[in-house]
Amino acid sequence: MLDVRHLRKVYQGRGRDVEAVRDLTLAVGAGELVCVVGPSGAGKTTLLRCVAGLLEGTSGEVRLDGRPVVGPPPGMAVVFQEYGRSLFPWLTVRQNVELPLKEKGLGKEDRRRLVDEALAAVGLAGDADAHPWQLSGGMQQRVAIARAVAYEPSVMLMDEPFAAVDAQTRADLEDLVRSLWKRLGMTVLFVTHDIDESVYLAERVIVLSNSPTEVLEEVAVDLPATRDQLTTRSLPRFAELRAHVYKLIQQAKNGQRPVA
Ligand SMILES: Nc1ncnc2c1ncn2[C@@H]1O[C@H](COP(=O)(O)OP(=O)(O)OP(=O)(O)O)[C@@H](O)[C@H]1O
Repeated sequence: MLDVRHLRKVYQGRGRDVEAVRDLTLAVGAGELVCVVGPSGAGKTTLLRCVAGLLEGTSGEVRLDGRPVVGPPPGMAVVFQEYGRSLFPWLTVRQNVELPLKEKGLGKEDRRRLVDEALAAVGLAGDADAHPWQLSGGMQQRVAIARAVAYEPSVMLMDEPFAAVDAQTRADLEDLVRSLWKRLGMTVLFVTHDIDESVYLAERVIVLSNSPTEVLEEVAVDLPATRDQLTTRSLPRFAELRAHVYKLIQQAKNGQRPVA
């Protein structure tokens, strides 16, 4: 579904070039939920922006469904951390969620149905007529997720989407993402700096080296498909996987590179 091959990204600044991503190759299968973790500044956001077609790689390629990504591809939705800035304050919740559907050219009936379904799925059915600034941070982030889901994307990219919400809301939103992923069969690429979150959410965790970035290791998460915050996080296997990813991140921070 999603293929990143030998992606390299060098930011060119005045008198200073930053090689953010050196040689990144990874693949995400259709309907897979994959988390990307790595040390701060490892190039996670850069990777996601290249995949989203918002940033051009210096070399290498990104393919979606076999086609090179050269701009924001149709069928892809992105949820960023800065939800406050991604919602239009002068539009209601319903209008915010509906906007991409209008751009998609959907008729009024379909738009209403999709918006209602998405808002119900994120538990905001009663808040359709509120404005984003009347909602809490966690609720605003759910609006951003509803907007992405209503679009019925085949691929959803999420860049540290829960970094700014409290722990309880974060747990609820993690469960929401897994249930929507299962129900809609989307392919999800989820960037996080939270090791526990990556193990709890993913079927596979991709650990990046520090910058200039390469894939340090891919960890298969062999936890039961049905997960819940209490049971799953208390499993001995969860603790093992968490410890393993933690160790990898420590190695990455210490400059360890993948074995050639
Ligand atoms: N527009 C830019 N111009 C120059 N350098 C940049 C730019 N954006 C990012 N970088 C550099 O590229 C590297 C990777 O940044 P990026 O934001 O992709 O990392 P990240 O893994 O998402 O970081 P974090 O976990 O802290 O959010 C960093 O060294 C950063 O300073």
